[in-house]
Amino acid sequence: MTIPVLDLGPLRAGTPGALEALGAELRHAFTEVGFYFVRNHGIDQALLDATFEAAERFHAQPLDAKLALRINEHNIGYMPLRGATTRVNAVGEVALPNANEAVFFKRDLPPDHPDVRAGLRFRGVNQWPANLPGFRDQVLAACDAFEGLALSLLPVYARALGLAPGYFAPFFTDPMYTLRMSHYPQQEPTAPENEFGIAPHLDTSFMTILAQNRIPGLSLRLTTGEWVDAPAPEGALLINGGMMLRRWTDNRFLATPHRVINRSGRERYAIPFFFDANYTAVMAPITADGSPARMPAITYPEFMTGYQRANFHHANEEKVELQGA
Ligand SMILES: O=C(O)CCC(=O)C(=O)O
Ligand SMILES: [Fe+2]
Repeated sequence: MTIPVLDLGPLRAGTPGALEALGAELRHAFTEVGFYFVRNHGIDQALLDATFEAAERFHAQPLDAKLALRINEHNIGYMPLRGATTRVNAVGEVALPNANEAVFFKRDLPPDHPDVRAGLRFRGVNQWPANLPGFRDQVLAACDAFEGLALSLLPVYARALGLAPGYFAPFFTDPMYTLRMSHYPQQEPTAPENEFGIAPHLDTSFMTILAQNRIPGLSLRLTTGEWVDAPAPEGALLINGGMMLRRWTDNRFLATPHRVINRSGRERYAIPFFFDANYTAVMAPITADGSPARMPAITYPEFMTGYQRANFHHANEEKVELQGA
């Protein structure tokens, strides 16, 4: 198995035919693998390096400073090491609490934003560390860069589904996103088999863009059931789709289970960016032939709050933890 590599250079240069070619490649990626790399994506390596450095600085703080930012109902803030268990994970095994700590940021809304004032869930203000100069600016710069890349890919997603290039644009005028900075300490060689850096799961997102550092550990489960390690090629970003993409495409595009095990003997950091449509966007599954969908239309907050309940109650549904949000 090779994870497809999409070269965005021609698209960015406006080369005729580039969008069509990439659309076909993306369609293949999402019907066969569920993950793809992008290269020539336009995000500066220096910006990624500085963002990793910021993630290391964040996690190097004393625990008290991090716990002051404890994750809240908006899924913003700090989640301690082993603070989340994937109760019943995507492959039906019961795992130990995840061996990572993470901090989550969303679009940096001002306190007087109408959605913040209205107390809308997932529309809270960010929780920033008090004593890390430059940290906030670095996170905001990374969010802007990832958001720009994600938006630039929407026409490719549309063409991959046989839709007009501008199809998705109205759904993404003020998109939801979450930047996660994860720290995976070394797992002991003696740690039990069912301890993971992050247990097998599906992302909830429409699109996840993953900047990895050079420490391996991520693997994905192919449709054959086989787990394969994801390489971390220099300069490439890894992109996958989550449950929102799968649902919106009427199950035509894959949401592929993945997991992290860090037995590298080194500290591992990862910075996934979870990207979704506008808070109010109504996403009706897009069927192949335009026929009515089997699943109802849904919004981001309905999906994020509803599926956990559904998973809790219905034993036969796919069970996954809230990831990234
Ligand atoms: O650390 C990684 O490489 C992937 C992390 C991940 O799958 C997630 O945070 O959802
Ligand atoms: Fe994930």
